[in-house]
Amino acid sequence: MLDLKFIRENAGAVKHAVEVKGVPIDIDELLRLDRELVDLKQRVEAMQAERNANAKLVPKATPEERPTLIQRGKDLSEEIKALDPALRAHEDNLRQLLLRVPNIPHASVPVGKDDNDNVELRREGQLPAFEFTPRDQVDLLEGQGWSDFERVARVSGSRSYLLKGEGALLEMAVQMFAMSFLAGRGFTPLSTTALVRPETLVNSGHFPGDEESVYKLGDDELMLAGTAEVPVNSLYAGEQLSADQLPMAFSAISGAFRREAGSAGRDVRGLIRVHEFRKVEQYVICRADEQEGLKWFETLLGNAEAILQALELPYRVVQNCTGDMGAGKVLMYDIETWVPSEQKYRETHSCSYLGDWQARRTGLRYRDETGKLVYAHTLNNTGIATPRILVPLLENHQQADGTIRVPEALRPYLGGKAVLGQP
Ligand SMILES: Nc1ncnc2c1ncn2[C@@H]1O[C@H](COS(=O)(=O)NC(=O)[C@@H](N)CO)[C@@H](O)[C@H]1O
Repeated sequence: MLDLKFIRENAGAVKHAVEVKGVPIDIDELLRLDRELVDLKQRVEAMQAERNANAKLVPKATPEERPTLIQRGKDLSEEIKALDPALRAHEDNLRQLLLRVPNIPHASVPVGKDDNDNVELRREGQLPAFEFTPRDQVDLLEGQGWSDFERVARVSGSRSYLLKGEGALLEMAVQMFAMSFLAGRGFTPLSTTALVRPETLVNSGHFPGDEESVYKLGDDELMLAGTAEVPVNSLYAGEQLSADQLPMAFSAISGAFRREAGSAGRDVRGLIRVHEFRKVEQYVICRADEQEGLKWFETLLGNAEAILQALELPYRVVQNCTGDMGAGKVLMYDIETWVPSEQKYRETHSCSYLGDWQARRTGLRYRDETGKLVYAHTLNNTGIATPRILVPLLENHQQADGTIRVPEALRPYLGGKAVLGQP
């Protein structure tokens, strides 16, 4: 959410963001509502001032004048009360619109419509050259008896998964590696729930807009978040932090639930796109300073790249264009990891800087050095998301006999094993 004062004074820049991000909102309508609300509030304040002035006259009035003055006071109170519903309705309409106003993209963001217009920044790591016909993720998993997609589909329907034996241990090893790696870089480990109150999804910016992606628990006032970004963003909602409490850097592991309503037919095989997965999320709350925010952006990106390098996986970094970055982002890079069976890089990480757009809707503020209350800046990036990352991991490290070579960094989490599976 942007500051209303900023929108009034920078309507052109906000309209440009609306256009290049393809957000369906009418800024002129918002500004008209804003002016109407200001007028209404001024009318009420004038009436309250008149009522107060009138009330002061009563004690000094003569017995003849008093009844008229008292009646005048009552009439004014009635008129003010009668305006209350209109005032509330106006404030609510304006807030609903404000929640949809997109953030201003950083000057470096390429203008574009969708992910086809994202810009590749660089590639890292050597693509594998196999002396044998490589298998895809499903063949590798089923060949080792590490999954049973048919059986779990009977229990949970499509886009479900179940890992067995060393396949299950590999998933947990990757999670532990990422959590330990980030703890080693000073990130506070969190293990958090995905069960959240609806307002936390408004705070994070997922609502309004992403309602169809979220599982709602009918009988309870709770929903299942698609990323630990949601609960962590609201941990300090409404609080006034002190400057010395910032920056806060978390690595939060949680379940992540997504309906994938818009993904019909895509990635229906295997581990790429499932309804429930587990993610280690990097989340930072820092001071309201763009230079510091951009430094943290590089740090979060660097952490994810270091994790992929430790897993010995080739990847590329792309900058998301305005049409593929979402309303709240100032800056966003995806990391895409090489999937041999698709001969394509597939998104495995998503790094975002949101300025104070998320903090404003979350009520996340701190008292800066001058004692002023300001909204913090927030950032997030994937640390690792399983089981998706297992697809490039298994496929890039497969051996001719269908076993999997374990990257050095993972061995301590797998009892020192250098190879998983049976030939
Ligand atoms: N349906 C899914 N199944 C498996 N993995 C998924 C699914 N949706 C997303 N992911 C993984 O989660 C990562 C982050 O998801 S994201 O929506 O792009 N971004 C976020 O959630 C941010 N909070 C940064 O993590 C993706 O890059 C991908 O690796």
